[in-house]
Amino acid sequence: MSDACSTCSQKEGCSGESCPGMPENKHNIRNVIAVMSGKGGVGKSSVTAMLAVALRNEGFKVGIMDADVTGPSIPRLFGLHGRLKNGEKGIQPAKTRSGIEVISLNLLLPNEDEPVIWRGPVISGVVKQFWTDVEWGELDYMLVDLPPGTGDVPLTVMQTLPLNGIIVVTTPQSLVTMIVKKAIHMADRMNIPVIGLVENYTYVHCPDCDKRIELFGHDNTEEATGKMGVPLLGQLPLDPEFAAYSDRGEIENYFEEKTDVNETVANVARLISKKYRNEVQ
Ligand SMILES: Nc1ncnc2c1ncn2[C@@H]1O[C@H](COP(=O)(O)OP(=O)(O)OP(=O)(O)O)[C@@H](O)[C@H]1O
Repeated sequence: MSDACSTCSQKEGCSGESCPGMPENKHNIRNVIAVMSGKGGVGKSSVTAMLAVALRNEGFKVGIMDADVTGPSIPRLFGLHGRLKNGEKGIQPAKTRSGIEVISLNLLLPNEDEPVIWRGPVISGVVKQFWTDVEWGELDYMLVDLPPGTGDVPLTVMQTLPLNGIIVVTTPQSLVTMIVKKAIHMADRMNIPVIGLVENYTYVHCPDCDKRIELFGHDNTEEATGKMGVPLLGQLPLDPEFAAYSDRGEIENYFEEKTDVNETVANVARLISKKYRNEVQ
């Protein structure tokens, strides 16, 4: 029995391969990838949303499950508002301008400014329902935006969703700390492959001389990721333009520009699609 089973209420009779605690995969979703971070504010939701746009731009059918239930920011990035409707088989996800399917608690609440003051088990129940009670369309990729850290919801997602892999988002100064290692160890313990690491806020371009300024000192990321045995998928600069587009809910339009951020994210998307190409139809 793996660590993934240790807190499962239905572990009796589990063969490890067909777990009775795992909701039935009634959806036609080929790859489920969770995006996690050791701590908050590193740009995890932004990376999730940008990866979704980049995969969509590659021609894939993409969905995002916003599992960051108490701090949902995915709808804001895409300018999505209003309440979701019920279809014949469940809740119908919202669709972004380019056709990315999105489910988020913010699209189910009567007032999106209302805080969600729920205990862990209730929140975990909501995340399970985001899988079981949503009428997801046929998807090549579902990206799951996890809340920061290694708490209840990441555990629920790792135990109940058929995850193919995990991407860890970090900043340079937190890379060498134990916080990132905790996230990677959690995925390992749950037997879920870590696809790689995306580093955010690695540098800024000086607007006057265009020099690359490393915000957090010398870049030793490659060395640190090498020691951890996790591939470094990409390093993103801090781009004030990105923040402006995302504040306006126009993250898809940001990809019409040519920037270091979106070119790096597009490259990460290509690495992912190459990794899973045998499973993509
Ligand atoms: N590379 C970047 N350049 C400029 N701004 C960025 C970049 N990445 C993220 N941001 C901005 O930083 C803020 C935090 O990003 P985001 O919400 O994605 O972080 P998070 O890790 O998901 O946070 P939380 O832990 O609260 O869920 C947002 O306002 C976002 O627009």
